[in-house]
Amino acid sequence: MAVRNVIRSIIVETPSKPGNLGKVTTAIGMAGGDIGDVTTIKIGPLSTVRDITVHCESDEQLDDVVEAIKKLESGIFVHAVSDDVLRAHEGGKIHMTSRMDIRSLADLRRVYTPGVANVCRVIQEDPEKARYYTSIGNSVAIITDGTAILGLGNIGPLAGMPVMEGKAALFDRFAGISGIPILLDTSNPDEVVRTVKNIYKGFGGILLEDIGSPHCFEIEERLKEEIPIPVMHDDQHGTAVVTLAAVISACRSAGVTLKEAVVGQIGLGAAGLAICRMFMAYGVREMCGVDRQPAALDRLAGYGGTPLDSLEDLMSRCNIVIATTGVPGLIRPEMICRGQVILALSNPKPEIEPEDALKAGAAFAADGRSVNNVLGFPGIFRGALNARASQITHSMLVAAARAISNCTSHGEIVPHPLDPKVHVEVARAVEQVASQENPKKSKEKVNGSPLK
Ligand SMILES: NC(=O)c1ccc[n+]([C@@H]2O[C@H](COP(=O)([O-])OP(=O)(O)OC[C@H]3O[C@@H](n4cnc5c(N)ncnc54)[C@H](O)[C@@H]3O)[C@@H](O)[C@H]2O)c1
Ligand SMILES: O=C(O)C[C@H](O)C(=O)O
Ligand SMILES: [Mg+2]
Repeated sequence: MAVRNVIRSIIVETPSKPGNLGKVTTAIGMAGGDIGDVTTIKIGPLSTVRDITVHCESDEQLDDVVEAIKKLESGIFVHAVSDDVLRAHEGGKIHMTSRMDIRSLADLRRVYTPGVANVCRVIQEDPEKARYYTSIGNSVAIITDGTAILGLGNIGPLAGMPVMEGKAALFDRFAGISGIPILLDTSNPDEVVRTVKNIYKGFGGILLEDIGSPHCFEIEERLKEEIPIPVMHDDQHGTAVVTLAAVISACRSAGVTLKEAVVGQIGLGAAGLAICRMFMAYGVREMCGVDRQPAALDRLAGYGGTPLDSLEDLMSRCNIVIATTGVPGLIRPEMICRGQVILALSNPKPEIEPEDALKAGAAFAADGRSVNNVLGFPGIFRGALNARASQITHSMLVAAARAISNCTSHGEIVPHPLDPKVHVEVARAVEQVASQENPKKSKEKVNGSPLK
């Protein structure tokens, strides 16, 4: 099915006579547009104004749709074409709210001073109590320097804010976690590490997001060593978890043994190198990779992978191909070998559209909208916070990948992200491994944590 990423609201005025809406919808359909919601804004004696949501494959197709409506004439006008997604972002996507009702003076004194002073003293005497008497244990900082926003590249932290707000919205929706975006105006590892070390006490965990490579590697490694709460760079490990889950499911359906397959990774940046490391740790014997940067190839070799000279070589040698380059259309259909598994994971546009890969002979194909780290990070942090883990370990990540794969229906490569079961199962699996790795903390939690 064609991808319809261009979604617009078209405000159309028609004469208030039967048959005019039909003319408009026919014109839209004939020009290739797909109609979503239709809302009547105004019905007058002479004319009616409607807001029609139209999904198109491209800006050119949208232009054709608008032209087709305009050409109808006889009292039919297009008043405006507006972008629903932009409109939905007006005022931002998140908002901090109070969990307490404040209606009386007694409420006020309980929520704030003087009542709150005693709570401060309790925490001063025993800092561990902050876990129970504040939101810290349920809050995760979402930190970016804006250097690798989706596949848009280094567009800066401010322009990356809609992605960070999106992650916060997903944390809330899928795991009941408060995600708090933090935009860093530096990419220098020393400064990033110092800044995060100075603010981590207000959070139960740190999610690093869309920080480019190679500086993301040093930042994450140092933070993991230097602060006592879970730190995870989602583009690395969240992506690796979901990719492993997708490949486990694809291999199960295709009757292929993953450990014996030859896996190729195109793009060895944050996501790509972590995927390679995850697959090699899982037992894949031959992990090949290409990147346009020699230093990235050296890093793969350093971890025991096989750098290759060309994309063509990789495409012809590998049973399973994963791409995270940020370059739309990099994989051409003629490069696909019959029976390959193709995961073209770049957002917002993949290296090859799944339907083109399937047409060219791939056995399974998916893009970064379905194989997306949204399936992993909410549950991974929920599980880690519940267990009061101080780190997110490799075993916790493998447990998350297995949980995602176990929630996948037959014939699918990953579960639907709106299936609440997947997030609950990931959290459960991660919490279980974390509790086994650190039983003392888990026991304390059972004795009184109010965390979800
Ligand atoms: N689906 C998901 O859940 C998911 C998660 C994370 C990242 N991604 C996507 O992966 C892409 C990369 O993200 P990242 O954080 O790893 O960025 P990054 O900048 O760290 O890595 C990109 C790598 O691709 C390499 N590259 C670029 N063009 C290439 C080409 N023509 N041939 C070979 N290598 C090339 C770069 O040298 C770099 O090493 C983005 O588009 C992002 O949206 C998807
Ligand atoms: O957030 C996403 O949709 C995926 C990923 O983190 C990305 O950078 O593309
Ligand atoms: Mg990202």
